[in-house]
Amino acid sequence: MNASAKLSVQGLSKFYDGMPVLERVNLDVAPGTFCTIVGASGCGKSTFLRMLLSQEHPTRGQILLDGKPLPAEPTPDRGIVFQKYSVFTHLSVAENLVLASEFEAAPLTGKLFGSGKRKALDDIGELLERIGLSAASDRYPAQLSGGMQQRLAIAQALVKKPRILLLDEPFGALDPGIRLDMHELLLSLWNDLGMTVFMVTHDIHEAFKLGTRLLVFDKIRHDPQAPEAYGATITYDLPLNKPSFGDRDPQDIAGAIRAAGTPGQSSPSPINHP
Ligand SMILES: Nc1ncnc2c1ncn2[C@@H]1O[C@H](COP(=O)(O)OP(=O)(O)OP(=O)(O)O)[C@@H](O)[C@H]1O
Repeated sequence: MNASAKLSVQGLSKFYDGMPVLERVNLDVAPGTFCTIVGASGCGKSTFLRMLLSQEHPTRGQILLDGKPLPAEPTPDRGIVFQKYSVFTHLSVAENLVLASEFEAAPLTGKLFGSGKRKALDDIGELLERIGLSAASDRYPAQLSGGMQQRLAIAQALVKKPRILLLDEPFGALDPGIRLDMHELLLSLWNDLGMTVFMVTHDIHEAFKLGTRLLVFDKIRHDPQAPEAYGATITYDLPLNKPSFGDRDPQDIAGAIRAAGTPGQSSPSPINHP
């Protein structure tokens, strides 16, 4: 099992062109937590994930990984999966998965040969088996179904055994039946590998089903005359494995979140803001 990571977000704000997208985000996440993230379109959920990956950087505040500032660049201990299949179309399934090892071993050419290549292919055998793509290892992405392509994308994110897995609406483009299979796969990978997961979704049922902690992003302050004046923050932070939530219908809780309008006024337990 990988050692998963403790993450601490402190006073984080992100501005684009002087306009706030996220404001004063504070969060402590214990190792191995599965955080699901929901919120209105455009409220900064993907931006938040990109900052956890170090693809973007906070305008203010900081992110600590195991007590140390997050590295300034993406590192192999953080893997990401996007909604659109982010696999290389000119490479086979197996080649997509050995690519990371190739660039690590041969940064200039990105190619391994002979015994080095054979070892890299051996190394990905178990992962291919795990995601159910062993029989398709020589196929190219265009020859795979959408679900298979997304399984490949997940495997690609896992190949370097990350301690943090970032998922940006990973199942948004898949049919409902395929989504259920993907839920099972993701939960079993999370159980086995013990990663800390952050997953953005627009599907509240998915958020409740998969997460051990639900984070709702929204704006606390609204100015109808200047809708861009304020950024979003975490307005609800719900533990999902508490018995008090376990017997409640996700739809009820989702309704309560929507009905709250101004977060902090009604159940379920809003977080306290300074
Ligand atoms: N690189 C960028 N430059 C300027 N503005 C950006 C950039 N990236 C994102 N934004 C803006 O930041 C805001 C938040 O975008 P983001 O994609 O994080 O939202 P989101 O909550 O993930 O949205 P959705 O649910 O629709 O995917 C949007 O207004 C977007 O236009």
